[in-house]
Amino acid sequence: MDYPTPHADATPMTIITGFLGAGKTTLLNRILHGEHGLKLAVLVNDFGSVNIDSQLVTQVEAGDTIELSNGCICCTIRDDLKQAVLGLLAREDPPTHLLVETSGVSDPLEVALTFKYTPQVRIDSILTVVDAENILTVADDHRVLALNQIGMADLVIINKVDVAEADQLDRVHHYIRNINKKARTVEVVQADVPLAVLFDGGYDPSRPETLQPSEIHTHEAGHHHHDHEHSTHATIFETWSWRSDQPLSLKSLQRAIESLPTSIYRAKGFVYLADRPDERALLQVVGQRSNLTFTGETWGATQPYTQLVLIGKAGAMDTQALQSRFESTLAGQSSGLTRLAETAFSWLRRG
Ligand SMILES: Nc1nc2c(ncn2[C@@H]2O[C@H](COP(=O)(O)OP(=O)(O)OP(=O)(O)O)[C@@H](O)[C@H]2O)c(=O)[nH]1
Repeated sequence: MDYPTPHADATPMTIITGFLGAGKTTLLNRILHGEHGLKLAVLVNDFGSVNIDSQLVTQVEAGDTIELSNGCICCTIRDDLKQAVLGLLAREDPPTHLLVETSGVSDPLEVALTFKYTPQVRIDSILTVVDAENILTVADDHRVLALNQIGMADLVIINKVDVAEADQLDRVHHYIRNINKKARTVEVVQADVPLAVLFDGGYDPSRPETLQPSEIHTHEAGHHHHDHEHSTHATIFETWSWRSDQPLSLKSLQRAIESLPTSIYRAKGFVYLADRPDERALLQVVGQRSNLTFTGETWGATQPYTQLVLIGKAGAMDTQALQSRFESTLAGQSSGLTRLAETAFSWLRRG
């Protein structure tokens, strides 16, 4: 099939992909802080109804970060992505480079193919962030997704090498090589990749023709959207979110997170803690690791709140049990808590 050739002045797009919690937002923020000399616009997709990632992305300029929520840009809200990009390019002062952070369950091939008939856009490269500590488990559980994310990469960023043993790293390299022999690889901590390595293109527009589209379903717990285009699916994810305006107790929250079932792959969000009520805390749960950090940001005029998003295996999310679990973390009236001195807490899940 013939496709329109991108215009000579087509705007380059970098697609950042990788499984849940691999370090995509960390990479995005690194790029945004770097000396890139580009007028960037950023499109951030979280497939739950609450977009935590877009709140964690450093604003480039007001209006230059667009959130795409409540679906996955590789399937259910594919058209939203295209419309958002066309809207950005139609601006009087359009961006010179587009950065797309896909959700952790997206298939990057589908995202790239969305722009096949959009000659104003040229895919510059697909960057796949791999969590060196967890990728082999992900690959066992979500084989097709891992294959598609790594198989489409121009550059595989092997992140979190600080928490991976040397033999684990060898196995990760071997795994990646078996899927994608052409991609460059780089080992990093905190997604610290030199910008020159990130922005030198590499995407081969004819490559998608040789690959099979993935068959991935995603849906929000309670709203089963089975409207994916290619429906012999391999993997199903669900999301669930919880919000409260009441302060939580750190100890109870820690207990609730430590014992989360292993079918919950990812949790993240903002936390209002009774132990330090004036500052916003950020909770990140990836694999077995959980971190809660105070970034020094006060609530200001905002009514403090906790907003958590969980992503897990479809059908294995007992939303009522989760609701009770998180309600049990509310600090209550007479918790007698003292103000915390530390600003960062880490713990391991037991599952
Ligand atoms: N130990 C360690 N942790 C890291 C590294 N890079 C990122 N993290 C942590 O991993 C967690 C997830 O990072 P994110 O950048 O939010 O990952 P993501 O891929 O955007 O996550 P999703 O959008 O949910 O798919 C955060 O707690 C990060 O601080 C690293 O190199 N080493």
